[in-house]
Amino acid sequence: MAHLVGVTRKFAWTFEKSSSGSLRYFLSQRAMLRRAFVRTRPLSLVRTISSTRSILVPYEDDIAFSSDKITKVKKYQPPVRAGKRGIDIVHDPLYNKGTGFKEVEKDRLGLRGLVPPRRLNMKTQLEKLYRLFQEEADPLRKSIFLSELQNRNETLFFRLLIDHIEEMAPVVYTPTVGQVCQKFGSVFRRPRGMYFSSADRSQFAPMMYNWPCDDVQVIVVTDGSRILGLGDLGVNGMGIPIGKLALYTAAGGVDPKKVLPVVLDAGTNNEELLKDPYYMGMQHRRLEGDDYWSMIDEFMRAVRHRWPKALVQFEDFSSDHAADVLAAYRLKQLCFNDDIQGTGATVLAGALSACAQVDTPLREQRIVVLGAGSAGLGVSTTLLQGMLQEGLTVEEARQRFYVVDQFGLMTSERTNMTSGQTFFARTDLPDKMSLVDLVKEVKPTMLLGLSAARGAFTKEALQEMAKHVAQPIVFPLSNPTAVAECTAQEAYDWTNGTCVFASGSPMPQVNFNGKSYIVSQCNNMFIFPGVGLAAVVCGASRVTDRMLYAAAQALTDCLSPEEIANGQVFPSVRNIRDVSLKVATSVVRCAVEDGIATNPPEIRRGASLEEYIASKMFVPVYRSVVE
Ligand SMILES: NC(=O)C1=CN([C@@H]2O[C@H](COP(=O)(O)OP(=O)(O)OC[C@H]3O[C@@H](n4cnc5c(N)ncnc54)[C@H](O)[C@@H]3O)[C@@H](O)[C@H]2O)C=CC1
Ligand SMILES: CC(=O)C(=O)O
Ligand SMILES: [Mg+2]
Repeated sequence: MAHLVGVTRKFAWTFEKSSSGSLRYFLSQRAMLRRAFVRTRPLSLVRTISSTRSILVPYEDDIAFSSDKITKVKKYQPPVRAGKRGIDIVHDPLYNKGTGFKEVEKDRLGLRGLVPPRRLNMKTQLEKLYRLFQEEADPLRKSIFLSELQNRNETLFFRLLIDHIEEMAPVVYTPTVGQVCQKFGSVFRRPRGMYFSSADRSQFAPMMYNWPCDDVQVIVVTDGSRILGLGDLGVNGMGIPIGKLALYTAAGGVDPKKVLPVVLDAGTNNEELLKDPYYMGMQHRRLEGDDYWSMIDEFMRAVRHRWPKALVQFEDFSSDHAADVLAAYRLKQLCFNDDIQGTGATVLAGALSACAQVDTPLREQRIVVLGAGSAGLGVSTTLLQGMLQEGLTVEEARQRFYVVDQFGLMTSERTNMTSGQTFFARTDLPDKMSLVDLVKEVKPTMLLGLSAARGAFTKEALQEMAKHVAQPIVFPLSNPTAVAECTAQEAYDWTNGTCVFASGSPMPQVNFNGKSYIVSQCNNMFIFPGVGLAAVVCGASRVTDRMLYAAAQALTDCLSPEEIANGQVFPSVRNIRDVSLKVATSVVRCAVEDGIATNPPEIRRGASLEEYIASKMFVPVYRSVVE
C-alpha cells in the first residue's frame, strides 16, 4: 500500500514498503493520485512540502533521510554516466559506493564479486563511519581518516561531512588543516589537485589537459608562501586548497567533480624544507620579480584557455604579492582573494552584528587592527567601505582606524610601506606605539587581530580596553588556534565578561561567573562558498566589491533571534549550508543587477531565486551509475 509523504501543488511523493521491508519512493502527478487513497489518509499526515524547505531526499538508496543539514534538495537525481565499468568504478571515488552498490548495479557494471556480497545502505555506511571517526585518537588521525574516505568514496565523505559539519569542519579545515600542512609529507597518501612548478614553465597550458574534468568551475590556488599563520610551507600548503574546496562542496554545494586545488610551486624560503630530503616541492628559494610574475601570468593564462569561466580563488599568498596579484587580474578574469576580500566581507558582517549588539553604529567605532598584512588591510578597507555606506567621508572614516604591525602603530614616519599601509598610517600619534599605550590613548571600541601573534591581546591591553568601553568588541582572528591573539576564556576573564567576541578558529564555550557563552567563529568560510556558488550559477564575469558587500549583508541577516539572544555575532557553523545559499542568493541578485551575470537565472513562475540556486546545489546521494 502506498503512503503519502508530501505534496506540492503539482506533485506528490509516496512510498511503498516491499515484502522484504525496503522502501520505494514514487513521484507522481498529484492529479493522478488515486482519489480513494487521498481520501483515506488523514489530513494531518499530509505534510506540504514547501519548495525551499523540503527535507525529504528521494534516495536511490531506499532511505528516507530526514537530515535537516541537507535542507535544499533536488527532487530528482538522474543517473550518472561514469564512462567506465568494473574495477575502474570501484577505484574512482566519484562513482564508488563501496558496499552500497545495488544488485542491479553490480550486474550492470560488472561489479559482482569485486565488492563484498552484502549490501549496506548509505545510512548504515554513515553510522559505521561516524563511529570509526569518533574512535580515532586525535584530530590529525581524524583528518587522515576523512581524507582516506574522500579518496575512496566522495559521496559518502560529503554526506558525512555535511551531517556533522560542526564537528568535522575543524578537522578538514582550521585548525587541523594547519597541522596537516605542517606534516604534509608524512600524512601524504595520494595526490589530489595539481602542482605547477618552476620546472614546468612554458608547459602550464598543455598540463591543464592532464586534469580529467572539462568543466572545472572553481580553482583554489596558493603559492604556499603564507599558510594560515604558519608561514612559508611551500607545496605542503596544498592542504589549504583541498580543505577550502571541501567546504565549497559541503557548504556551497559546488559539484566536487568540478573543483581543482592547485599549488603554484615557486620555491620556498623555509630553511627546513630546503634541507628536508623528503620534501616534495622544488628545493630552491622563492622566485622573485619577473620570474615570479611570469609564472603567475602563465598559470592565469592557462586557466583562461582551458576553463574560461572558472572562478580562481587566490589563497594564502604572502602580503608582498597578494594585493598586487589580485589587482593584476581582478578586472581581467573571474577571481578574488579570499584573505583580502573574503575576510573583509566576513569581518564586516561580524562587525555590523557586533555593532547591533552594543547599540553603536559602525561609523562611531574606533578600531585598532593588529596586523598590517593582506588580511589586516583587506579588513580595514572593507570596514571603511561600510562606514562610507553609513554616511562618513573617506577622511572621516580613515581617522577611525589604527593599524599596528609587529613594530607597533604604523605612522607616516615609516618608509617602504605598501599603498594600503600608507593609506591607513596615522599622522597624529608617535610611530611604533605599543598596543597597550595605543589602547590607553585612543580607547578603542573594537580590537581585531590579524597578526598571527599568539597572545598579542594581553591581559593588560584587554583590561585597559574594558575600563573605557562598556562592551569591547574583541576579535582575535588569526589561524590556527595556536596563533590566536587570545582565547575566548581570556577575553571574557579580562573584560569581566563584557566583551563581544569572535575568533578565527573555533573555540570552546566559555564559562564566566557561572554563565556560559557560545563562541562565534569569524572565518571567511561563511563567505567564500556562497560567493563561489553564486559565480558558478549565474556565470559571473568577475567578482566585484558590490558582490562582496552583498555577501556581507546577507551573512549579517542570517543570525537567528536565538543566536542574537545568545550574544553570537555569526551564525552557528551547523547552519553553514543555509547561510551559503543565502549569501549566494544575495550575490547573484547583485551580479544580475550590475549586468555581469552571463547566465542570469531563468526562474519558473512562482519560484524564488533562492529555490533556483538551491536546485543547482550538489547533494551527496547515491545516484544510479551507468557506464
Ligand atoms: N579568520 C579569518 O577568516 C582569517 C584569518 N586570517 C589570519 O590572519 C593572519 C594574518 O594573515 P595575513 O595578513 O595574510 O598575514 P601577513 O603575513 O600578510 O601579515 C601579518 C601581519 O601581522 C604583523 N605582525 C606580526 N607580528 C605582530 C605582532 N606581534 N604584533 C602586531 N602585528 C604583528 C606583521 O607585521 C604583518 O603586518 C593569519 O594568521 C591568518 O590565518 C587570514 C585570513 C582570514
Ligand atoms: C581562514 C583563512 O583563509 C586564513 O586563515 O588564511
Ligand atoms: Mg587564507
